[in-house]
Amino acid sequence: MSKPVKVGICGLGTVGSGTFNVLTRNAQAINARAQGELEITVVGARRDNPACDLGDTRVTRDIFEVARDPEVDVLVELIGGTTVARDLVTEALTNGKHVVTANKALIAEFGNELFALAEQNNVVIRYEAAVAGGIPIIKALREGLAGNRIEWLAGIINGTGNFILSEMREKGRDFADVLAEAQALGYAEADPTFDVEGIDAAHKLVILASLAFGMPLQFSSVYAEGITRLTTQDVEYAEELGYRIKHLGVAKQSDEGVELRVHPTLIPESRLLANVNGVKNAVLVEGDAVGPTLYYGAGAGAEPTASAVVADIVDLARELGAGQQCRVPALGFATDALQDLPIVPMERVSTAWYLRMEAEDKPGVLSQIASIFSDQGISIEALIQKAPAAGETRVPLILLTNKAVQGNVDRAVASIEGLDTISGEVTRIRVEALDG
Ligand SMILES: NC(=O)c1ccc[n+]([C@@H]2O[C@H](COP(=O)([O-])OP(=O)(O)OC[C@H]3O[C@@H](n4cnc5c(N)ncnc54)[C@H](O)[C@@H]3O)[C@@H](O)[C@H]2O)c1
Ligand SMILES: N[C@@H](CCO)C(=O)O
Ligand code: NA
Repeated sequence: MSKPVKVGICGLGTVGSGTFNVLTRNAQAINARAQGELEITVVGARRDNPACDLGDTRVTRDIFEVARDPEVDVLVELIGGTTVARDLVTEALTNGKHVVTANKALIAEFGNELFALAEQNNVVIRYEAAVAGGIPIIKALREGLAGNRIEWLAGIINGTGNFILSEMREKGRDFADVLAEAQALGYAEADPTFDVEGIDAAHKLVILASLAFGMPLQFSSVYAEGITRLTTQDVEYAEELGYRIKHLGVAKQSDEGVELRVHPTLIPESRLLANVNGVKNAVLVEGDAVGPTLYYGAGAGAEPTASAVVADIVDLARELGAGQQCRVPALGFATDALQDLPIVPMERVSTAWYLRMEAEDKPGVLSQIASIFSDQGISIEALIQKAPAAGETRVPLILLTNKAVQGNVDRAVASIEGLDTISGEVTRIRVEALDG
């Protein structure tokens, strides 16, 4: 038996306590898989957490002590954020410790520098829990799909947002009320605007794109739109047209470059992704050799996330036990093979569109709108015109377009909003068929 691999856990919140509990409860199977003993040598926490019983585990209130502890082989960063966490991880790497983290903000924004620092110090950073919680999507992209050119991927990668959308659709619940429940369940980020404004999904998408296409992390290039402006009305109209609205992250590679975008999306209701509900996440990956593959599971929560954290620790323990390190590069591609691929500007991105507007209920309006679309080369796929409410002269008009580049849709919408027969702004949501 090799000597125990010594683990220091920093942060004892939702994921920290979940990780402690899973490592302790499943120690026997975990050690058998790791081919050696995993020992929790120290826990760095501001305070105890009633969700876990630390027993006689050593505890320090200063997490930097863990990064300096000569006993510790692997530092597990579960405090979150990009300030103290960045300093902590930097210190751990500099001191020759491997790092496991669930922190997507840290990886998306500072991964390039941290991976380089890890390489210089001959240690590794593992971050499976950072994307789609317990789903082993990073391992799938980095290892299982290594034979493919990845064409595109699309995923529901924020559990809180999907939980909110599902509860609103299925139970007609109020947005703020469901968000509060997601926070109580430990799904949400410390700042929940990260969840509902698409920032958390953007952090995850940029990580997935780098793994898929072999490029350095480019967080500032992601287009991110959240779910806060979605209305139950749009959810219902989408259903009438045979679609569900999901918050998707999409990364696509074409001759023009890479599309990186996070936004609410209409998906045909027959697609598997349209039926992923609650805190579940799912990522659809299209490889040129394998075709489509789909990964599904819990995207947030204490133990689902801990499942991924522990898998990374086991992976590291196996490598340490075998006397090797850095078996798999941080982004799956050799560092010197990473390429700065161009990002396709949003006005060049082509999708189909759902558009809703309030129109005067009088002859000629539809033909005005049709001619604006035709001027921009956009064809209309479906149209619903609702009856006016009692005493109303305006009617909701809902259109589905065929695929069109966003620049043309922007121009068409601006012209439509300029018509005196249309009141207010046109609501616009992208549509993805997800069929290749
Ligand atoms: N909650 C989830 O479902 C989930 C899923 C995947 C990834 N993550 C990520 O995991 C990380 C942790 O998330 P969480 O939900 O467990 O958050 P949390 O707020 O429940 O836990 C963070 C803990 O770190 C502690 N902490 C913060 N700064 C500290 C410091 N300087 N010294 C000591 N302790 C400190 C806090 O007191 C808290 O107990 C984040 O990066 C988050 O994005 C969370
Ligand atoms: N807040 C995140 C946690 C998992 O990364 C979510 O809801 O998906
Ligand atoms: Na994961």
